[in-house]
Amino acid sequence: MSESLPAPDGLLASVTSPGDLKRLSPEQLTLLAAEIRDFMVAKVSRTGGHLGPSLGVVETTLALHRVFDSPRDRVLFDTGHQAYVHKIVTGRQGGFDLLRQRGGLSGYPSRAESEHDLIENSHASTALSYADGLSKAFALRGEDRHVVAVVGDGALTGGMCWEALNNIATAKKRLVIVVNDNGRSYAPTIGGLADHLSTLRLNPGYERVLDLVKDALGNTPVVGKPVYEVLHAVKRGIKDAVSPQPMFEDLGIKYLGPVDGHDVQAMESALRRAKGFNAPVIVHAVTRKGYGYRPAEQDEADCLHSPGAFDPQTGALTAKPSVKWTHVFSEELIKIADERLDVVGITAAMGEPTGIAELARKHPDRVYDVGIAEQHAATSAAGLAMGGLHPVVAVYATFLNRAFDQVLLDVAMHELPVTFVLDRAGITGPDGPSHYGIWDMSVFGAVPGMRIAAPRDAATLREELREAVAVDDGPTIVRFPTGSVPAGLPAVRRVGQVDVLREDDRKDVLLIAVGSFAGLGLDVAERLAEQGYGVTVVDPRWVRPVPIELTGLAAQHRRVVTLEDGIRAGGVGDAVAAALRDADVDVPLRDFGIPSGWHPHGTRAEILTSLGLTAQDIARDVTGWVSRVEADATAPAAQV
Ligand SMILES: Cc1ncc(C[n+]2csc(CCOP(=O)(O)OP(=O)(O)O)c2C)c(N)n1
Ligand SMILES: CC(=O)[C@@H](O)[C@H](O)COP(=O)(O)O
Ligand SMILES: [Mg+2]
Repeated sequence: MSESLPAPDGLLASVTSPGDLKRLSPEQLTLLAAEIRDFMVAKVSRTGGHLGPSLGVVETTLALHRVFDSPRDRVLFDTGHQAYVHKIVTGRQGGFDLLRQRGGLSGYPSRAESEHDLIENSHASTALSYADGLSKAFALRGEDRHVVAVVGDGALTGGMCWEALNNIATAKKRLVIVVNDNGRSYAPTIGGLADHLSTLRLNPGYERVLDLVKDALGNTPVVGKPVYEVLHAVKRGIKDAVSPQPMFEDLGIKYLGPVDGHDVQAMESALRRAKGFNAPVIVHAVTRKGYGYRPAEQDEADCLHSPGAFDPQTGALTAKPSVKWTHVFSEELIKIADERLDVVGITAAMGEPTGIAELARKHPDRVYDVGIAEQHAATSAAGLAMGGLHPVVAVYATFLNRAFDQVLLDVAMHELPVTFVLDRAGITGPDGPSHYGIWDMSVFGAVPGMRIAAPRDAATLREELREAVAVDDGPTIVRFPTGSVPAGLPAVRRVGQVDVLREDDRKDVLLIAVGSFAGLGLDVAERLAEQGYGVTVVDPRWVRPVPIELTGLAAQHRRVVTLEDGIRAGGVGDAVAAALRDADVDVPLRDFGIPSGWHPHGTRAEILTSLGLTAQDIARDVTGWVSRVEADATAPAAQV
């Protein structure tokens, strides 16, 4: 980190658009890079965010915006978590005080924020597919525009990237792919591709050697064909001699590199050459995650990939430690694995954030990191189950969306015992709409044979995780939200598998509170009780299939209310309503949940409040609903 924060009138203040970069000298660019790093450390230390990834692409991003003309040329960022520098040089420095906060700057590219932004999806491995399509569109429309896609080595472990590369090679459209190779996802990137990249990384760029030879031969009088053939033979020989054949070239995609991704001039030179190719070309940028800020460089876990607020001097997190849902899961999984040798763990490049890394430390031969490859994770888990094991696949809820077909057909249709543990289920907050884990109970609730558990506290998480890995004839899901686990919510009794958390003999309302919304349900019940309603609150624990006991309990009450931290469409509320219809239980039902939609970033509490999912709002809506239902019940039948 440079000695001091940039002077208010430093270079950084003078950069309000990419055009401002083009007039800077190499010395000024070096100073600007340092100012950008100081700026990001200062801002992100207060807001939290993707510091490590963005520190690693400062020079690369500066070079990109000096060589290409955004937004005429389109610069795409895979995952988008490394786009802070892009935002800083495209006029958004002022927004960083509210980074990832409600009403403030998104942590990812945002079309609403800037004409320079395009991909808003924070899911990895999509940029090359976008780029394939965009480059074809520009070509077909005859538009003289470049497409540049920045993709990390981690994202390259995602299958979509290889589907895209396969097409890009065939399409042969003008397209520059910058592989931002820092050797890491969170942890060091796994797999054969990572090994290939490190082989390339560790060898002198044959391009550089080739240039030397060309220079040496350069003064040879041009005598046409013979010189060409000599040069071509030399080039082939150099490729074979000084560096392994980049597999990309075998695919038909030109490869330039490795290039020092922290050398603006070197990156510019490579990008200008790449820009001149009228065909797909990969620029292999070798970078360091967290570069230029020692606490990030030295953070062995994940190079300050996505820290909360921290002390800028030391990098130490400032949040008070608390027991997270993830910790409870991780501890219980290790206990289970100690008892059950058939239990194995799978992570999609997120061992630490999902807690699977703890299991790996204790049982390294029973944990598989498959890279950012959730589809493969699901079907590989099916294979593990076919082989007599019980895999536990731990992913963030939002990321399992892309593996729906694999869960449906490769796992469930084969009735295989695979447990998917979905962390960050429900509204998460700072990462915004593409990270909200709100789809799983609806989408995977439709999977035949799928059983879904939604624990309400640590005790039920432990219990339901054990129940899930005890299932041997089909898939299970255990889903829980981000953040700290709440205080225990004991049941007063259990009806079948349904926990009764509160009951009232008047039986005015049966309130079915799903998982992390159990506490909210109890608060709503208290508010309704103050208005004279007798409310029973139950936690179904297993929400799909709908527990049969719920229909019996509903039949004993005048009304039913459901609360869930997931979308209403096809959610638990809909499923309970269908179960009541099937059981001929004619009781009015009102379901509360997340409306389908793209809800903005903010804190989890802010987003839930904005959706009316507070005890006060729900109680008010329930009383209004009850009045309407009763009025309808006494009104004469409408004349049709
Ligand atoms: C489909 C999907 N799975 C998991 C993640 C979580 N995630 C965010 S960034 C990241 C690592 C990305 O590594 P890389 O592409 O190398 O970028 P770097 O952070 O190194 O710049 C992961 C796994 C995600 N965003 N998308
Ligand atoms: C970009 C990405 O997908 C992850 O880095 C994610 O932002 C992490 O989320 P948590 O901070 O909830 O672990
Ligand atoms: Mg990486």
